[in-house]
Amino acid sequence: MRCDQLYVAGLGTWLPPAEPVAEAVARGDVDEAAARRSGMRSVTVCQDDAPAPAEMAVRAAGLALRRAGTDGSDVRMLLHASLYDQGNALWGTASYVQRRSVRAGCPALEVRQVSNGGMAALLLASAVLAQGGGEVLLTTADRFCPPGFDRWRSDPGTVYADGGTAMLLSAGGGFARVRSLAVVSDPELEGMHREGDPFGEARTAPAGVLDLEAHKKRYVARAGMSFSVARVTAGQRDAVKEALADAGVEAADISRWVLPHFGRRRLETNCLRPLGIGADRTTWEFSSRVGHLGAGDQTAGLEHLVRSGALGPGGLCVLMGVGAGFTWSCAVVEILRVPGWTA
Ligand SMILES: CCC(=O)NCCNC(=O)CCNC(=O)[C@H](O)C(C)(C)COP(=O)(O)O
Repeated sequence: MRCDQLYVAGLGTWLPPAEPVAEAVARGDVDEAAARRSGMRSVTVCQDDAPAPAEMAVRAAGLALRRAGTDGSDVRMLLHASLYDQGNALWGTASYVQRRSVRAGCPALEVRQVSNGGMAALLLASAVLAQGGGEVLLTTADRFCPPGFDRWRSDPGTVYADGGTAMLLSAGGGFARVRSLAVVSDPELEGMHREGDPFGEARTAPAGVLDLEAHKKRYVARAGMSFSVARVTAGQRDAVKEALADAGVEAADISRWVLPHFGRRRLETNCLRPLGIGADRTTWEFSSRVGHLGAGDQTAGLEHLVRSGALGPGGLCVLMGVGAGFTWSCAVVEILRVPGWTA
């Protein structure tokens, strides 16, 4: 869909220290060959004294609000997206972020659409802002920690990173404008991240370490790899095609592509080759130093591009997301001015 009056007014991230991949290899977290295949140089990993995910979102939100020059009192809705444990159970995580970041009594909701959660929140925010202006604050946060998750082995091909992000959207103006947003889904693929792990009782403790590779293998053994690849390729292609058309631009007009923080092989097969672009046109140089921030790749990647000066006024970038299910999203964002907080 074409977006009118949808502006990015503030961006913020809170990332723990980036740990060099060599240290993960030395510790035995990943073998040398797999580390090399991933192309990753470092991964942001919470140390023992790190804040809980919800607190990481609070810190990212505070930065986004400060950069936007607001205390958040005009925020009409807060949307918090995550994938994994937020640090407590049966708890108003979004309300925690709201209490600790904005001074508004607005609805505070959680969004779960696996790794597309940040873009799903953008979709919801666009609908809210189209109905009456104001601001919507989007936050994401995750800490992919043991015992239930292995950041290197739970989903080989993607190295999971810890961190929080925040994006303040406004109907009144901002340094960038979202010109279009497309979200496409294909539920035929939902079994890919589930099969092999039957529905069970509510788990208080994780049933071993999550093994998405085993789930994927069982699904593909039944559905077929060519079927799976064809459907994954088609969904992403449709999202990109719709977003570019609704923005009235071509792929050649896009100066930077904010892609999901895959490892290098997945990035090549799922994004670079299908899109016909080189890694230099993407956020790979950044994402290879961070890792997959769950629902936050797109906000973190956009902040990186703006801070680094890679995008100037008039520059167009695309934010792409994909979530198990699958759901694919694509947004075309135009930089209107360089915000004062850039490097
Ligand atoms: C679970 C976190 C999440 O939502 N991730 C997004 C969905 N996963 C992906 O897009 C990763 C890439 N996977 C795929 O495209 C499909 O699984 C394929 C195409 C069947 C196999 O890809 P591969 O595992 O070989 O990289």
